[in-house]
Amino acid sequence: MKFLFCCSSSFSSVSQIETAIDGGQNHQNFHVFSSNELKTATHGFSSSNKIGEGGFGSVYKGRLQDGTFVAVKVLSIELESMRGEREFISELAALSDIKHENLVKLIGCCIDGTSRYLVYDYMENNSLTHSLLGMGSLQCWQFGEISGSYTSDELSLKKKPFDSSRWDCFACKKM
Ligand SMILES: Nc1ncnc2c1ncn2[C@@H]1O[C@H](COP(=O)(O)OP(=O)(O)OP(=O)(O)O)[C@@H](O)[C@H]1O
Repeated sequence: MKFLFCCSSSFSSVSQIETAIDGGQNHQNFHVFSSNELKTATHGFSSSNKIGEGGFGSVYKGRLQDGTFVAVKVLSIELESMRGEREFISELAALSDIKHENLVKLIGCCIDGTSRYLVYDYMENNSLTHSLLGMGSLQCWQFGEISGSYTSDELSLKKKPFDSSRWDCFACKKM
């Protein structure tokens, strides 16, 4: 069963979120997914769909029924410390009502028993580069040329293609 609800930065607990969900309030930018929808979208959270691992859980690429690509973050909750739950609530509170071109968009969530999922717009590898620099597919050495001089360590990187997942790249340090 699907619900849409009104996002608010005042969420402080899962029960508040569930109340909002049960209230069935509408909000066009946010969607409460069923776990089945997310399982279908990610081929059952298969390892081939896994695109990353963060401090709070794994991230999977998925495709919704309407064809939209999404990134689904699966939060693992530590029952003793409730770590993961806090991340879920604070991410919802912080991002659910913010829209900015340089921020990945949180488009929905899912609560299924003790499982928590956050659903974001899927960002292609170089889309952050696009957003931050507005220069399309940029190479490190090009950015280096734009940003000025190199140290000797930096020279070894200057011909390597820019990879937005490598934020230790010298070009990014200079930003
Ligand atoms: N919206 C997205 N689109 C594409 N890939 C994503 C998206 N969100 C996360 N990823 C991938 O999943 C990885 C882990 O992301 P996640 O947000 O869980 O952790 P993090 O930001 O790297 O670290 P932390 O959990 O400590 O904040 C990212 O490094 C990225 O490769």
